[in-house]
Amino acid sequence: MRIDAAKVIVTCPGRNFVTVKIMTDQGVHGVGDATLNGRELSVASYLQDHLLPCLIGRDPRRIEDIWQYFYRGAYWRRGPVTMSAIAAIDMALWDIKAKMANMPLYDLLGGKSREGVMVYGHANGADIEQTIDEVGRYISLGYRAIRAQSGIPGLAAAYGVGRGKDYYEPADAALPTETVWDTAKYLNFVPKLFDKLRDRYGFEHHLLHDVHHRLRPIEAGRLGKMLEPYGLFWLEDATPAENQEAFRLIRQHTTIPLAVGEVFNTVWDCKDLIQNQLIDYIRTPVVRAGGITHLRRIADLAALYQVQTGFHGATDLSPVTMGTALHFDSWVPNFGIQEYMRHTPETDAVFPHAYHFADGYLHPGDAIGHGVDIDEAEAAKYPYKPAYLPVARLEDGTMFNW
Ligand SMILES: O=C(O)C(=O)C[C@H](O)[C@H](O)CO
Ligand SMILES: [Mg+2]
Repeated sequence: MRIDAAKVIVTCPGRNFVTVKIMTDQGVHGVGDATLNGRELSVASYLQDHLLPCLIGRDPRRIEDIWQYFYRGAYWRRGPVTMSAIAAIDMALWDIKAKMANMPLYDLLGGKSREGVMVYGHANGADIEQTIDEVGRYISLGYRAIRAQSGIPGLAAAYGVGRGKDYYEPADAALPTETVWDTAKYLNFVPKLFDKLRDRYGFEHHLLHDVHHRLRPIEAGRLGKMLEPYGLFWLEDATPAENQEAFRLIRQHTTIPLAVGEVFNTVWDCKDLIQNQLIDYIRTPVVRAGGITHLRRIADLAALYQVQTGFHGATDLSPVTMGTALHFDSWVPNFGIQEYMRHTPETDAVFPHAYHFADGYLHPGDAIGHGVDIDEAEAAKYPYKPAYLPVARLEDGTMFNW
């Protein structure tokens, strides 16, 4: 069996997606996601110019060898561009292998460990009242877990608060939008939000919150302590994680569960966090961490330390990543939760998929492979459009973390 063609498809049905399609001499094809929000064309080029020419003629069944060939063979290791590109090829190869085995991917991975994948949705509003209403709307839609983000008094824009209700998309401008951040305003405000949410809805539903890398470790410790009475499922990206030791300081001050890792690329980014039990959930998604082949290693390491998975699933993770993640989530023993932001109908039409939402859970469906394809004619209707994530500055103009 050999790979006889492979291509990169860039499409923008409302937002940009980079997809790899690998064709084999047996007529079976596989699809992988390589989208890196705001830096899409760099991964498209890495694939098109450097990886795909080396892929043609190889045996698609040798997934491990192909992974090692691209990881070790580049000499230059890790990083979001490299690992997203490798991930796309890896996802497509697992898709092919599962199709050849005539199995849904979860069966090939070891079979289902659960009946459904609990997901959390995003409720957000311009102020506390709107956010409370939105959480209520998600509850009425059947969600068991909801992330709550709100506009902050005194700040013009806050992370996680979009314009539309269902399709939040931060990469919204051809050049980065500038936003302003103030930590004191945020810290004074967030506990009030969760106090009111618990007051209104009680403790039956899981509530989550994303700090989006905005606090220093001691500030994160303080926020965690202030939020403890509200029993959050997790506090996400409480501080930037380049220095894994930073989480030790947070842990010393609070028992709030900590989630991190949506920007990680390999097991090396979370090795110390996991081995020192400084986190509770690892969020690195299949597209960032070199595909299933490498994500399995991260999940297995995490399992040894009772760290659970909670993969990133914002709209910049394409339906191909979502479908693949759901098969992984269905199998992985140390599953925690899966983030789920719905894609637009245009995106769903470009990526026909077998997964569906019911009663607070996503289900991968029983299609063979990972169950997601790309409709190339639909994709061709939507050419690439430059779009960047915003940047953040402090009130005095200093560059900060968005
Ligand atoms: O979904 C989340 O938790 C995010 O933090 C979303 C990110 O801002 C987004 O995916 C960046 O592209
Ligand atoms: Mg996040």
